[in-house]
Amino acid sequence: METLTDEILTQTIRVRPQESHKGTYGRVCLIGGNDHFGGAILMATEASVYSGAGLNTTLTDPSNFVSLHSRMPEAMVADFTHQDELTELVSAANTVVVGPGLGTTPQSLSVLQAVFGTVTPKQTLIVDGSAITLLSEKNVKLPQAKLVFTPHQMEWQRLSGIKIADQTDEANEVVRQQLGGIVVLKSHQTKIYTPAGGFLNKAGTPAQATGGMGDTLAGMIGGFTAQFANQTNAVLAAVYAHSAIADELAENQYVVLPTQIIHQLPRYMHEHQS
Ligand SMILES: NC(=O)C1=CN([C@@H]2O[C@H](COP(=O)(O)OP(=O)(O)OC[C@H]3O[C@@H](n4cnc5c(N)ncnc54)[C@H](OP(=O)(O)O)[C@@H]3O)[C@@H](O)[C@H]2O)[C@@H](O)CC1
Ligand SMILES: Nc1ncnc2c1ncn2[C@@H]1O[C@H](COP(=O)(O)OP(=O)(O)O)[C@@H](O)[C@H]1O
Ligand SMILES: [Mg+2]
Repeated sequence: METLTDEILTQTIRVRPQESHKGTYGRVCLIGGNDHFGGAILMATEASVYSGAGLNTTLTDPSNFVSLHSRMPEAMVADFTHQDELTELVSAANTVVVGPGLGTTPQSLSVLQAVFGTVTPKQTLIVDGSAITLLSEKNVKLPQAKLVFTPHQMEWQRLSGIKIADQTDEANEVVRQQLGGIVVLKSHQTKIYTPAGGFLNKAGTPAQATGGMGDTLAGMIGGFTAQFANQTNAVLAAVYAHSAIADELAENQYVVLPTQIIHQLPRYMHEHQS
């Protein structure tokens, strides 16, 4: 298993060409945030916007519209229960992020089914949080897409059937192959299983152990995969940057908040472009 270093950043984060516009930098559609977990989709959206994705649209519960708009006027919003709008907005995206704060109610399930029923093989689909739990527990068919799963260890236990204590690289890789795509198995040392092999992220700090940290990572992976052509490198660079920024902040802080990492992204990406 290869250990990630900051080389993955310069291999991935490109100096922006002069001749470009917002469409050059990808369209991300994020789906999640029920009436209880609005913060999760707010953080995911903010992370995608601050990663530099050209256009960001969030499909969520209407109770989150005002808070989302007031924090991030850059993002567009729509009601995730409006099937026609969902189909149109998901179809228009390069990258789709589903799950942060989606919940596991019957409504959450029907939103997930609508998203899975719309995504096409050309799109990158990041499956996070509640979407992983729903996928594990309900009869939902995964779509053909460039799949990226971002479970923490318990979500991976639910999805893979492998108990946390038994989550070895060999066992995890077998299930990754069955699922297809990339698995970002989050823990204090996140491992990324890809068709090109496994990667270990030694960056990161217990100062990150706070709610919303994974929602933020899902949004960053959305923003990176929408902009940077090599999808595996985009995922690896997002995982590394998320932890490395936290390490920087933790030099002077007891706890690092997800939104603090987000706000460092434009500066950090500027320093690591090539
Ligand atoms: N502000 C918001 O709106 C927020 C909304 N959120 C949204 O909530 C939804 C549910 O997501 P969730 O992760 O909170 O709950 P769940 O899937 O039940 O997992 C927790 C269980 O797993 C266990 N566990 C074992 N190993 C673990 C590990 N390495 N990392 C983490 N957990 C580990 C853990 O063990 P314990 O803590 O009991 O020791 C516990 O039993 C999801 O949509 C998410 O996006 C959150 O992001 C918070 C902020
Ligand atoms: N002790 C730790 N050291 C390093 N990273 C951590 C630690 N605890 C949590 N993290 C990171 O924080 C994130 C937590 O993700 P997740 O559990 O999905 O959070 P949430 O769903 O609350 O947003 C992951 O990226 C994980 O690697
Ligand atoms: Mg999570």
